[in-house]
Amino acid sequence: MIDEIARQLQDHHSVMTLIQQQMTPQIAEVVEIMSNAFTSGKKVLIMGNGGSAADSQHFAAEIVGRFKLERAALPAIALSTDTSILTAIGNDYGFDAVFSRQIEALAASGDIVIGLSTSGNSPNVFKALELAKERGCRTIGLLGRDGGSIKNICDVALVVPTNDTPRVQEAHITIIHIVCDLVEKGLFT
Ligand SMILES: O=C(CO)[C@@H](O)[C@H](O)[C@H](O)[C@H](O)COP(=O)(O)O
Ligand SMILES: [Zn+2]
Repeated sequence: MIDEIARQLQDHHSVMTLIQQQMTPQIAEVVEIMSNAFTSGKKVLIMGNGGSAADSQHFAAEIVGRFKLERAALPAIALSTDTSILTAIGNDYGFDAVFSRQIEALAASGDIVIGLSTSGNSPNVFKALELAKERGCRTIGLLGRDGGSIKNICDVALVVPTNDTPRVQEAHITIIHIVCDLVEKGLFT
Protein backbone atom coordinates (compact mmCIF):
# COMPACT_ATOMS: atom_id res chain seq x y z
CA MET A 1 0.00 0.00 0.00
CA ILE A 2 2.83 2.39 0.82
CA ASP A 3 4.28 1.84 -2.66
CA GLU A 4 0.91 2.51 -4.27
CA ILE A 5 0.47 5.76 -2.36
CA ALA A 6 3.97 6.82 -3.36
CA ARG A 7 3.25 5.92 -7.00
CA GLN A 8 0.07 7.99 -7.09
CA LEU A 9 1.82 10.98 -5.53
CA GLN A 10 4.61 10.61 -8.08
CA ASP A 11 2.04 10.50 -10.91
CA HIS A 12 0.47 13.68 -9.57
CA HIS A 13 3.86 15.34 -9.41
CA SER A 14 4.75 14.24 -12.99
CA VAL A 15 1.52 15.73 -14.34
CA MET A 16 2.21 19.02 -12.55
CA THR A 17 5.71 19.09 -14.06
CA LEU A 18 4.30 18.56 -17.57
CA ILE A 19 1.85 21.40 -17.03
CA GLN A 20 4.68 23.67 -15.92
CA GLN A 21 6.72 22.74 -19.01
CA GLN A 22 3.93 22.80 -21.60
CA MET A 23 0.91 24.81 -20.52
CA THR A 24 1.93 28.06 -18.83
CA PRO A 25 1.37 30.25 -21.96
CA GLN A 26 -2.17 28.90 -22.32
CA ILE A 27 -2.92 29.45 -18.65
CA ALA A 28 -1.74 33.05 -19.07
CA GLU A 29 -4.07 33.39 -22.07
CA VAL A 30 -7.03 32.30 -19.94
CA VAL A 31 -6.07 34.86 -17.27
CA GLU A 32 -5.98 37.56 -19.94
CA ILE A 33 -9.32 36.55 -21.51
CA MET A 34 -11.09 36.44 -18.16
CA SER A 35 -9.56 39.71 -16.92
CA ASN A 36 -10.58 41.52 -20.13
CA ALA A 37 -14.09 40.11 -19.88
CA PHE A 38 -14.55 41.33 -16.30
CA THR A 39 -13.16 44.75 -17.23
CA SER A 40 -15.78 44.94 -20.02
CA GLY A 41 -18.64 44.00 -17.70
CA LYS A 42 -19.01 40.42 -18.99
CA LYS A 43 -19.64 37.31 -16.91
CA VAL A 44 -18.29 33.77 -16.70
CA LEU A 45 -20.43 30.61 -16.93
CA ILE A 46 -18.81 27.33 -15.83
CA MET A 47 -19.93 23.70 -16.14
CA GLY A 48 -18.90 20.08 -15.76
CA ASN A 49 -20.16 16.69 -14.54
CA GLY A 50 -19.40 14.83 -11.30
CA GLY A 51 -16.08 15.95 -9.82
CA SER A 52 -15.94 18.62 -12.52
CA ALA A 53 -19.33 19.97 -11.37
CA ALA A 54 -17.75 20.43 -7.94
CA ASP A 55 -14.73 22.11 -9.55
CA SER A 56 -17.04 24.44 -11.52
CA GLN A 57 -18.77 25.48 -8.32
CA HIS A 58 -15.46 25.95 -6.54
CA PHE A 59 -14.26 28.12 -9.45
CA ALA A 60 -17.41 30.29 -9.42
CA ALA A 61 -17.20 30.67 -5.64
CA GLU A 62 -13.64 32.03 -5.84
CA ILE A 63 -14.79 34.59 -8.42
CA VAL A 64 -18.06 35.74 -6.84
CA GLY A 65 -16.71 35.66 -3.30
CA ARG A 66 -13.00 36.30 -3.22
CA PHE A 67 -9.77 34.42 -3.68
CA LYS A 68 -7.24 36.18 -1.42
CA LEU A 69 -7.88 39.88 -1.76
CA GLU A 70 -10.62 42.04 -0.24
CA ARG A 71 -12.24 43.38 -3.41
CA ALA A 72 -15.49 43.94 -5.31
CA ALA A 73 -17.50 40.86 -6.34
CA LEU A 74 -17.09 39.53 -9.88
CA PRO A 75 -19.81 37.76 -11.91
CA ALA A 76 -19.64 33.97 -12.37
CA ILE A 77 -22.28 31.24 -12.38
CA ALA A 78 -21.78 27.47 -12.09
CA LEU A 79 -24.45 25.71 -14.17
CA SER A 80 -24.59 22.60 -11.94
CA THR A 81 -26.12 24.12 -8.82
CA ASP A 82 -29.89 24.39 -9.24
CA THR A 83 -31.51 20.96 -8.89
CA SER A 84 -34.89 22.25 -10.05
CA ILE A 85 -33.42 23.60 -13.28
CA LEU A 86 -31.27 20.49 -13.80
CA THR A 87 -34.15 18.07 -13.21
CA ALA A 88 -36.65 20.07 -15.26
CA ILE A 89 -34.33 20.33 -18.27
CA GLY A 90 -33.11 16.75 -17.84
CA ASN A 91 -36.62 15.40 -17.57
CA ASP A 92 -38.16 17.45 -20.36
CA TYR A 93 -35.29 17.74 -22.88
CA GLY A 94 -32.78 15.06 -21.82
CA PHE A 95 -29.54 15.15 -19.86
CA ASP A 96 -27.54 16.30 -22.88
CA ALA A 97 -29.41 19.63 -22.72
CA VAL A 98 -28.91 20.46 -19.02
CA PHE A 99 -26.14 22.98 -19.73
CA SER A 100 -26.99 24.18 -23.25
CA ARG A 101 -30.48 25.22 -22.18
CA GLN A 102 -28.93 27.34 -19.43
CA ILE A 103 -26.51 28.84 -21.97
CA GLU A 104 -29.54 29.74 -24.10
CA ALA A 105 -31.07 31.45 -21.07
CA LEU A 106 -28.00 33.17 -19.60
CA ALA A 107 -25.14 33.63 -22.07
CA ALA A 108 -24.65 36.95 -23.83
CA SER A 109 -22.15 37.90 -26.52
CA GLY A 110 -18.69 38.45 -25.01
CA ASP A 111 -19.33 36.27 -21.97
CA ILE A 112 -16.81 33.56 -21.14
CA VAL A 113 -18.08 29.97 -21.08
CA ILE A 114 -15.82 27.38 -19.45
CA GLY A 115 -16.36 23.62 -19.77
CA LEU A 116 -14.57 21.08 -17.59
CA SER A 117 -14.36 17.52 -18.89
CA THR A 118 -11.60 15.02 -18.11
CA SER A 119 -12.45 12.95 -21.21
CA GLY A 120 -13.23 15.96 -23.36
CA ASN A 121 -16.29 14.09 -24.58
CA SER A 122 -19.26 14.79 -22.28
CA PRO A 123 -22.16 15.55 -24.67
CA ASN A 124 -23.86 18.07 -22.37
CA VAL A 125 -20.66 20.13 -22.07
CA PHE A 126 -20.03 19.83 -25.82
CA LYS A 127 -23.53 21.04 -26.74
CA ALA A 128 -23.31 23.98 -24.34
CA LEU A 129 -19.93 25.16 -25.65
CA GLU A 130 -21.13 24.76 -29.24
CA LEU A 131 -24.14 26.98 -28.53
CA ALA A 132 -21.98 29.43 -26.57
CA LYS A 133 -19.76 29.89 -29.64
CA GLU A 134 -22.82 30.51 -31.83
CA ARG A 135 -23.90 33.20 -29.39
CA GLY A 136 -20.58 35.04 -29.58
CA CYS A 137 -19.09 33.87 -26.29
CA ARG A 138 -15.41 33.01 -25.78
CA THR A 139 -15.09 29.31 -24.99
CA ILE A 140 -12.48 27.74 -22.73
CA GLY A 141 -12.01 24.01 -22.08
CA LEU A 142 -10.33 22.46 -19.05
CA LEU A 143 -9.85 18.98 -20.45
CA GLY A 144 -7.81 15.76 -20.21
CA ARG A 145 -6.67 12.77 -22.30
CA ASP A 146 -6.49 14.00 -25.92
CA GLY A 147 -8.99 16.81 -25.36
CA GLY A 148 -11.75 14.77 -27.06
CA SER A 149 -14.38 16.41 -29.24
CA ILE A 150 -14.66 19.43 -26.94
CA LYS A 151 -11.09 20.54 -27.72
CA ASN A 152 -12.14 21.53 -31.25
CA ILE A 153 -14.85 23.97 -30.16
CA CYS A 154 -12.76 25.86 -27.58
CA ASP A 155 -10.99 29.17 -28.21
CA VAL A 156 -8.48 28.00 -25.59
CA ALA A 157 -8.24 24.29 -24.70
CA LEU A 158 -6.17 23.44 -21.63
CA VAL A 159 -5.60 19.70 -22.11
CA VAL A 160 -3.96 18.08 -19.09
CA PRO A 161 -1.65 15.43 -20.59
CA THR A 162 -2.77 12.24 -18.80
CA ASN A 163 -5.53 9.61 -19.22
CA ASP A 164 -5.98 9.27 -15.46
CA THR A 165 -9.21 11.08 -14.48
CA PRO A 166 -8.31 11.93 -10.85
CA ARG A 167 -4.90 13.29 -11.89
CA VAL A 168 -6.68 15.45 -14.52
CA GLN A 169 -9.09 16.77 -11.89
CA GLU A 170 -6.25 17.60 -9.50
CA ALA A 171 -4.54 19.50 -12.30
CA HIS A 172 -7.76 21.36 -13.11
CA ILE A 173 -8.22 22.66 -9.58
CA THR A 174 -4.56 23.75 -9.45
CA ILE A 175 -4.99 25.64 -12.74
CA ILE A 176 -8.25 27.15 -11.46
CA HIS A 177 -6.51 28.45 -8.34
CA ILE A 178 -3.64 29.95 -10.35
CA VAL A 179 -6.10 31.64 -12.74
CA CYS A 180 -8.19 33.05 -9.87
CA ASP A 181 -5.08 34.37 -8.15
CA LEU A 182 -3.70 36.10 -11.25
CA VAL A 183 -7.05 37.54 -12.37
CA GLU A 184 -7.63 38.96 -8.90
CA LYS A 185 -4.12 40.41 -8.57
CA GLY A 186 -4.28 41.87 -12.08
CA LEU A 187 -7.60 43.62 -11.53
CA PHE A 188 -7.25 44.70 -7.90
CA THR A 189 -3.61 45.49 -7.10
O1 LIG B 1 -14.89 12.66 -9.98
C1 LIG B 1 -15.03 11.73 -10.74
C2 LIG B 1 -13.89 10.82 -11.03
O2 LIG B 1 -12.72 11.22 -10.33
C3 LIG B 1 -16.34 11.44 -11.41
O3 LIG B 1 -17.41 11.95 -10.64
C4 LIG B 1 -16.38 12.07 -12.83
O4 LIG B 1 -16.29 13.47 -12.69
C5 LIG B 1 -17.66 11.67 -13.57
O5 LIG B 1 -17.57 10.30 -13.90
C6 LIG B 1 -17.92 12.48 -14.84
O6 LIG B 1 -19.17 12.15 -15.37
C7 LIG B 1 -16.85 12.34 -15.91
O7 LIG B 1 -17.12 13.23 -16.98
P1 LIG B 1 -15.98 13.88 -17.87
O8 LIG B 1 -14.91 14.43 -16.95
O9 LIG B 1 -15.45 12.82 -18.78
O10 LIG B 1 -16.67 14.99 -18.65
ZN1 LIG C 1 -12.99 12.78 -8.74
